Amino acid sequence: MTFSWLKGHGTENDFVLLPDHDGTVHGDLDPTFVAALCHRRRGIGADGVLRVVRSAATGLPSAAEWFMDYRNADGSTSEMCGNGIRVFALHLVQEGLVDPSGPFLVGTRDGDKQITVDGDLVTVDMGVAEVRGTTKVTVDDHVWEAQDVRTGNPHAVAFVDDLAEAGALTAQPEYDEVVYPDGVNIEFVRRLGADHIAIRIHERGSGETRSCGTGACAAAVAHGLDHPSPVGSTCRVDVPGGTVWVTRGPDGAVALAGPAEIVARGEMEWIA
Ligand SMILES: N[C@@H](CCC[C@H](N)C(=O)O)C(=O)O
Repeated sequence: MTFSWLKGHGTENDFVLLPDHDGTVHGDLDPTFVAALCHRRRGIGADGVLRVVRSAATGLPSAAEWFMDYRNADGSTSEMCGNGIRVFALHLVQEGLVDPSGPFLVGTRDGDKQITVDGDLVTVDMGVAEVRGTTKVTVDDHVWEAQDVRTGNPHAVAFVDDLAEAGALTAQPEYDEVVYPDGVNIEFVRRLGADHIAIRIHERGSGETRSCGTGACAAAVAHGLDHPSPVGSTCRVDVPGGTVWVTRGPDGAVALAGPAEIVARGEMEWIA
C-alpha cells in the first residue's frame, strides 16, 4: 500500500504527518507501525506521528472539522501535543484545508483548541493549566521536588541551577506512579528572569526531545508560582531546539506561540 506523508517540526520537536482525511487509509493506527516509522535508525525518525483526519471519522467528540490524532514515538497516544498542533495547523493552512484569515479549531483528545496562524508563527489557546501540588522526580541518586502541572497531558516540573544537572537523560527519570499512573513528561527548568526560562524535557513515550510545547506551558506556569506576572504577560521559554512563548490568560489559561515548518513530503510504500 502506498500513502502520502510529510515531515515537519516545531522548534525541532519533529513529526511524521499522515494525511488520512476520511480515516480510510490508516484507520486505527497500529502502534508497532508508528514506532517503526519514528525509529531514528530503522525508520524515518520522529518524536511522534500526527494523523490528519476529519473529526467525523474518529468517533471522538469535537466540533472542529480536523482532528490531530497524535501518537508518541513508541506508538502510545497522548491527549495533547503543543508543538505537534502547530505543525498540524500549518499543514492545514498550506494545503488549503482551513481558512487562515481568522482563528480556527483543531480537535484533540484534550478537546478542541483554537489556533491562529500568522506566517510560520502559530499560536494555540491551550486552555487552563492545572497546578496540583508537589511531587518528586529522580535521576540516579539526585532527587528534585517538582510541581505537578497538567496542560492537557501530565507534567512534573523540576527547577535546577544548571540544565546539565539532569545528566544525559537517556533513561526514564523515576517518578511517583501513584500521582502519574499513565506516565509523565518531565521538565527540568532553569530560571533566567521574571519572564524567561530555559528547559530540557524527557517526554513520556518519546524520550528526551528538543522541545515540548505542553511542557513549555507547564514550566512557565510553575515558574509563575514564584514569579507572578500579570495576565497578558509572556514568558520566553528557551528549549534545546529554539524558543517558544507562553502568554498568561485569565483564570489560569495559557497560549503557546512558536514557529512551525513542513520540511518534506512524499509518497511512501512501507515495506519493512
Ligand atoms: N511534544 C509534545 C508532547 C507530546 C505528548 C507527550 N509525550 C505525552 O505523552 O504526553 C508537545 O509539544 O507538547
